[in-house]
Amino acid sequence: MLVNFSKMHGLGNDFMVVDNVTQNIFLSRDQIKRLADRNFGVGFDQLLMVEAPYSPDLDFHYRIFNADGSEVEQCGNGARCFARFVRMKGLTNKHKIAVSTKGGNIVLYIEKDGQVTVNMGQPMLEPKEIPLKASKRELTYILRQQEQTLFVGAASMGNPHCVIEVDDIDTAEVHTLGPLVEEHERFPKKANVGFMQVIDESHIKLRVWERGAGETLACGSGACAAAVVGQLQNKLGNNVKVDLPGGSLQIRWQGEGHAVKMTGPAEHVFDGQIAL
Ligand SMILES: N[C@H](CCC[C@H](N)C(=O)O)C(=O)O
Repeated sequence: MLVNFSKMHGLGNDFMVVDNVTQNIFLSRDQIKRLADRNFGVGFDQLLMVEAPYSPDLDFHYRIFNADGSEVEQCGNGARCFARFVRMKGLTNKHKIAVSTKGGNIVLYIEKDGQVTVNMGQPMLEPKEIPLKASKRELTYILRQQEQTLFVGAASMGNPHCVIEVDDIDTAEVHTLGPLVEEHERFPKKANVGFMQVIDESHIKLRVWERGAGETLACGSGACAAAVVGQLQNKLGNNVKVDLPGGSLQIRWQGEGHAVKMTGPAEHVFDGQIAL
């Protein structure tokens, strides 16, 4: 089976993007893991599959697979690359693109400057929606982690996020605490773990240990979740610059009942073909 793909990234969070509208590709979990391998495969954080829409009011369906082969509900950086990809490949000539994902519907806007704005939908904050084992919704949840007690925020952007505020992200325990919280029993579907340093009410620094991929250079849904948690905790306003190791995103949220908007770049690196 020959697979035509594009290699793309959003602030260094990198993707193999496959047009499954004009191709008919099925990849097993093991094949995805092998393709994700940076030595033996293409190498990526996530595989993005572009599919035909499930209903006439949508333009496409968008499937996301982590490097470990798990299929997930949402990918923010991937959504921006998705928009650039479908235009680049001539699958649409629209500038406003409606897309369904496993985690809900999103709308992609290609801006005049080439950046992409994504309406990520409303954050989900009830424990059962995240999902998070808790008796009721809290601004801060207490997680027992071996000998540590963690005070964390939690939200879903379709995919689950745990947000931990730190004084300095450069010294944050991303690679020790990240995998432990990712697998914490309070998160039945695991979690993406964001380490957030608040600079001021319109500026944070963020590192994310991603579910199924490890630390990435950027996490779009993680930036959205951090901005939401920080605003709910009265530490952030409704328009936040999020500095990630790979670059910056602008996140806007008018509060509960409103969708989260994310704006940032999407880059095409190369096209390829691989025989499986
Ligand atoms: N690791 C995430 C999926 C990719 C999210 C991230 N790359 C983004 O830009 O939102 C999860 O398991 O929910």
